[in-house]
Amino acid sequence: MRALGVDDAARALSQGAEARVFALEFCGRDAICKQRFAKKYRLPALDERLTRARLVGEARAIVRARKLGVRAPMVLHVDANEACVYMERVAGVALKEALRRETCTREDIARYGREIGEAISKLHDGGLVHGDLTTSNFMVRDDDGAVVVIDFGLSYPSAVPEDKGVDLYVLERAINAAHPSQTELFDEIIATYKKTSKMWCATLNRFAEVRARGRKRSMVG
Ligand SMILES: Nc1ncnc2c1ncn2[C@@H]1O[C@H](COP(=O)(O)OP(=O)(O)OP(=O)(O)O)[C@@H](O)[C@H]1O
Repeated sequence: MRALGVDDAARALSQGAEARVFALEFCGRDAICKQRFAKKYRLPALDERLTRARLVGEARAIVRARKLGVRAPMVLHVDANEACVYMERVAGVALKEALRRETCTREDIARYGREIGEAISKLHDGGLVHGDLTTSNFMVRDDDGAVVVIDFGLSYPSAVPEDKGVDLYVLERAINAAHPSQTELFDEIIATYKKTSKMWCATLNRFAEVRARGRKRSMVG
């Protein structure tokens, strides 16, 4: 079954471990469809339940993030039968790519850092953990250069400082691995988080602990 208004000329954008993403038109607007696939090793009934829970969970997280004032794509439609979520298509590039461009200036990096720090602080203060913060999961919009948060597939509600600390730690690791010469990006994210989050103290204390545990683990091997 196909949802009403879906253009047949869908173009594949990405294929991950859990889902594939198509660019298409949905009710006359530029959209994407993120479709989760069945996991053959799971019992079909269990697989269907889990897939549906993830699908609905992702759509809910995006709606919640937008209500918190975070720039994220608008959800257009959820088709539980096809395990698809349709959302507004962001015209832009992944932050990962924007940071690698020769035209990327220190001012750009500082602005990305401020926008990301503010977005994460809004999510965390609103009780939402993103769960997969990497430079592939932020997009830089073509028209105004604004940073948009995508991929809420691993997001979950939490008010626990440890969960928020881990969220930040995952991002720090991702930035250090993919952009080792642009560490000022994460410094700016943390400085902004500290300025804007009401609960910065508990989260950043936890973040420091998570980071120390991570260091110890990597020294031990
Ligand atoms: N709203 C959107 N607008 C434009 N492109 C998008 C949008 N959502 C996703 N994409 C594109 O599809 C890619 C994969 O999307 P997403 O990260 O949500 O799926 P995923 O299967 O979880 O990916 P991965 O397994 O790589 O984490 C993104 O990196 C981006 O290029």
